[in-house]
Amino acid sequence: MKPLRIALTKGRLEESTVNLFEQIGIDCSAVRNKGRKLILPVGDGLEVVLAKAADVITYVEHGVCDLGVVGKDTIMEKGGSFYEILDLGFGKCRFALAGPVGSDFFSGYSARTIASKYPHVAHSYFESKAMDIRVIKIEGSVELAPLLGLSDAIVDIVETGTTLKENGLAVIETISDVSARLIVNAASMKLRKTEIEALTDRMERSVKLSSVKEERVC
Ligand SMILES: Nc1ncnc2c1ncn2[C@@H]1O[C@H](COP(=O)(O)OP(=O)(O)OP(=O)(O)O)[C@@H](O)[C@H]1O
Ligand SMILES: O=P(O)(O)OC[C@H]1O[C@H](OP(=O)(O)OP(=O)(O)O)[C@H](O)[C@@H]1O
Repeated sequence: MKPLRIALTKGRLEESTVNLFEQIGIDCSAVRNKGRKLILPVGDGLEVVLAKAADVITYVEHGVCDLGVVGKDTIMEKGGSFYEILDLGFGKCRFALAGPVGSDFFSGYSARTIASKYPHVAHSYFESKAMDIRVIKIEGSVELAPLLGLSDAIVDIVETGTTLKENGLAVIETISDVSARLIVNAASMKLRKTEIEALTDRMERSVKLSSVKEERVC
């Protein structure tokens, strides 16, 4: 039987995903000592693929990976055809509209300009408010755009709020919560149902346990 292949988002979500796998008893030493390797066999008949967030969705959609771990932000921006089956409870942050401290974004009638790494999310948010806006796509350090006078505000991820604060910006409105999600290819969900359910049940139990521990600490 070929291994179940799971695409993990490299970077911020990687450590927490590997921790979750280890909590459910999967040997991830190959990932821990990966060097520059991108496809890594781990325990329990699983194979890990390390990819950029948007590519995780592409690989799962096309069925070359059975499962994927990706942020809700990427899912909201890119969309696609797959099952989103579990909120993994880590990679927590939020989407927010933010602008210069003291600016009154919603006053006046002129069309506003928004800078964002997430143009689709920005468009949908303002569409729901029936507001006419122009969105300029920025690839990173989006906070620069209003500081440089390119936009009135930004739609971006906020975690601790430090980047906004240190650049004289503040949240105007929270758009939605974001966290890491487990996604599954539609055909794999049918063809490898038993294996996928066995794995996701273990992951779900571990996620629930972690959230109980988190509540106790709080
Ligand atoms: N403070 C944060 N900033 C950005 N993403 C965060 C943050 N906290 C959690 N995340 C989650 O981590 C995921 C991966 O973020 P990461 O910055 O590693 O990759 P990325 O957004 O593709 O950036 P890059 O293009 O720099 O690799 C995001 O898609 C999001 O779901
Ligand atoms: O609220 P905070 O804890 O400060 O985190 C939010 C910042 O982190 C992310 O940027 P990232 O570090 O991924 O760099 P990027 O802007 O180049 O994408 C995000 O785009 C914000 O800039």
